[in-house]
Amino acid sequence: MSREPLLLVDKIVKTFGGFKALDGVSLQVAPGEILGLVGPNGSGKTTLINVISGLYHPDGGLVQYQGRTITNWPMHRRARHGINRTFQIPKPFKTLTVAENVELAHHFARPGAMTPREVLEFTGLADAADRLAQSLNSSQQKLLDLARALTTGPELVLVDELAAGLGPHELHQMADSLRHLADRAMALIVVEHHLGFVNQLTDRVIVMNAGKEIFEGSLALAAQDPIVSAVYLGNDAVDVSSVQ
Ligand SMILES: Nc1ncnc2c1ncn2[C@@H]1O[C@H](COP(=O)(O)OP(=O)(O)OP(=O)(O)O)[C@@H](O)[C@H]1O
Repeated sequence: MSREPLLLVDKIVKTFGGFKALDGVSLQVAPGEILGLVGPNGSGKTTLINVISGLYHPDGGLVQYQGRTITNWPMHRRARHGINRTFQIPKPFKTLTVAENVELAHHFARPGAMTPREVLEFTGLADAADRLAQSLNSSQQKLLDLARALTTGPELVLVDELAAGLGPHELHQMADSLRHLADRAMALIVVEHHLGFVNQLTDRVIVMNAGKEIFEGSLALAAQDPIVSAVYLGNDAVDVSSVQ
């Protein structure tokens, strides 16, 4: 990587009891770069996001951000320094409106952050601003989660499975929007099962399996890789040629 990394993850190990969910994972992300993190169920993608965001502390390895070691920093300190995330299962304040949820998150905004109004427009939730969060469907709740993350003004956003439930047109729009964020120097790590969506976003993916990185490169090359194919055997998810 020619650019100075924004994030460096080195040989991360995370165990639950005797089980190694992450077994020596390393990666780097540059400012404004989109990295796709893919792999079968249980391969460790969300656990890695949890380690990078500070929800989990690893049992081994190092996390560096902007050149500083943050391995054991709590989540809120990372957020103050520009790392934010979405969750696979969002937990908005259900009895507040969409706008109120975003405004609350905006209290923690860094200088230059997008305003609540801007992120609501950006995520397509402006028309739902006055609805209670509990009335949103699951993909709208994911968009609200993204809006809340974006309004804090992050430099690195960890996006955990945003595509589920979005239609083809919405997916296309979302991919466009996320690429715009990257154009504005925001880096993204996108955990995703929807490989067509990943393919629209970036040509750099890491494929994980059983807590390890098994491939790094483009999805097109991943689809030709015998180890990746074996992992996805019987699953047409690696057929990126058919996705738009
Ligand atoms: N808090 C936890 N306690 C015990 N085991 C856990 C915990 N979190 C994750 N694991 C286990 O670690 C492994 C990796 O899980 P993880 O959720 O990171 O996988 P994933 O690749 O994100 O899967 P998916 O695509 O299904 O979300 C799984 O076997 C999971 O059961």
